Amino acid sequence: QSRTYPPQETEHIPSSFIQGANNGNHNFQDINPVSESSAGQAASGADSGEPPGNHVEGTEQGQDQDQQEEEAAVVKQYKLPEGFVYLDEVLESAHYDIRYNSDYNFVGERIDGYKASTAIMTEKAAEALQKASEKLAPLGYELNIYDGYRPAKAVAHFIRWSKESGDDMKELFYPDIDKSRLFKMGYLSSKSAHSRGSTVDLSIVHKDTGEEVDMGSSFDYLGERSHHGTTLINAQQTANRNVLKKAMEDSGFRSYSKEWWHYTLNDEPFPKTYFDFDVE
Ligand SMILES: C[C@@H](N)C(=O)N[C@H](C)C(=O)O
Ligand SMILES: [Zn+2]
Repeated sequence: QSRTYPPQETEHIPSSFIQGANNGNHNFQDINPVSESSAGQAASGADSGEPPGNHVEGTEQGQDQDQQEEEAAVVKQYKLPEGFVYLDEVLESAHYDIRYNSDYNFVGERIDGYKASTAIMTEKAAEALQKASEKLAPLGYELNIYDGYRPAKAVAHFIRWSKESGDDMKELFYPDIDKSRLFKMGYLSSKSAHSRGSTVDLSIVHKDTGEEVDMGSSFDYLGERSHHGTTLINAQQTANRNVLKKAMEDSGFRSYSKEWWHYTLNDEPFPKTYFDFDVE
């Protein structure tokens, strides 16, 4: 829990939240106490019966993840940097499948900096997501959030992993690409927009059943099938991606050509700041 970071890139952000600060250790809880009542409220909100993940139903990995998520109820006791919120405090109705807080992701282990299955974003991005959600509801869809704010230390974990040997998750997540090339090819970013707090990885699920909408490739499938405009998927799958894309673009986000699930708020509040506080 100690935070050792960084140079002040913006005036009003406590340096302990930003990547690379060197002005001493801080205990997050000590410097940012939250009243017991708000912590309690947040905790009950987080534990409000979201399905424990609809990704790989019926598979061993899916069951393991579901189990982990059930065991780790989110207790939101940390005060976030100004301008950040827990997404479920703004986004009224959504599903959460926070893969980087589990071992069901392309690395195959929990990612550094993730300590809870919750999503944090800037308030501005969260409000824009709520707008997207309102556009999708009448069409029968709800948002499914895979990742929001991503600490810089998580990105460092991805970088480390890409240089190591071992390919446990290759078949599922990057079957056609050597992992050492994922950064060069644009599937991973060494300075990720996610660390600025206004980028989200998400999909949509059918509101009535909670089932995932078929997007033609799964979240974090790193390859051509996940590109917008690919001819490797069928017309229905393209149409499904476009439902999400239109709702997101109409709500102020821009898409990313290589990953159908990745959206960044156009008018982001911290366009040059890469944060490094934990997701907890
Ligand atoms: C890894 C994937 N979920 C992602 O977010 N990729 C972009 C390019 C990033 O690393 O920022
Ligand atoms: Zn992303």
